[in-house]
Amino acid sequence: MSKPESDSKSAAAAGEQAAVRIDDVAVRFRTRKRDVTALQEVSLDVAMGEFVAIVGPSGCGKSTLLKMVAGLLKPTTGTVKLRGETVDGPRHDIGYVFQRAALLEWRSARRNILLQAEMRKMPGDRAKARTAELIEMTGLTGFEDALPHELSGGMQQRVALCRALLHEPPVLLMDEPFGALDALTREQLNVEMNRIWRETGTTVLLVTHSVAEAVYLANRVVVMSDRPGTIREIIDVDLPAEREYTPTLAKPEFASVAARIRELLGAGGAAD
Ligand SMILES: Nc1ncnc2c1ncn2[C@@H]1O[C@H](COP(=O)(O)OP(=O)(O)OP(=O)(O)O)[C@@H](O)[C@H]1O
Repeated sequence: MSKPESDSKSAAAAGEQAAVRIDDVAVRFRTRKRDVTALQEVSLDVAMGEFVAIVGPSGCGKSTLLKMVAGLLKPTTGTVKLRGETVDGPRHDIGYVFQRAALLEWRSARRNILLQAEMRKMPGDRAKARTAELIEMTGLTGFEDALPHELSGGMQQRVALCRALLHEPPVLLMDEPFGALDALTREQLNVEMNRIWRETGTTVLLVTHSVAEAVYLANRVVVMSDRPGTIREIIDVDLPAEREYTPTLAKPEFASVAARIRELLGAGGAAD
């Protein structure tokens, strides 16, 4: 079940190009008041189409890791590659979903999704067709013209997800995307996320505080240490890609992976 950091399943070992390759990265923030080492000696290969969840104590550098992959932040040392290309500035071939949907209040659900197309100057016909597809895929049919305040929190996150997927990014970064939702809506979105990941074939890096969410969704779970964030262990989740919610949670493999993660995180770790 458990694997050390240099994982035998890595894309490098298989001779394939990794979707994401993080090689011996450290990130240090220097402010006037203090120096913070957010990440240290972090190496991780994510294969194309893989779903990797990242869990770890608060402040251990999980968001920093995603920002680095997106090219929003440069590592102090080490390198990050996306599909073989060194990341040295903001990347356009990713999708990013945050904890808060951050929708434009004056635009309908559809027009919030289309914002992505406008920013990227995507051809109108393609953008409209893709928007319609995503609205159906995420169960937003009938709410296309609703304004954000007319949508529930779960629906707003679905809109944010559609916006992140509009340009068919090969890599989707998700930073606590379901953290602000109630437990039932979160479960429902987890089920939808599993289906969307299978249907789109996109590579996903998900930061979450929920052990259950991580194990239910991921092929591998990266468990990080307290700051400075290092990778403590990478755990394989040997469950089929298609996962019914309740039966999956009842499986012995689910329980043993979740228990190992909780053990690594210790008492002060993830919330559930
Ligand atoms: N721009 C910045 N300038 C200075 N310090 C920063 C900056 N960004 C992050 N940090 C620091 O780096 C560390 C890691 O932050 P990060 O947000 O990546 O943690 P996290 O694991 O995502 O936390 P949480 O789970 O609470 O969201 C923290 O100590 C934080 O204060």
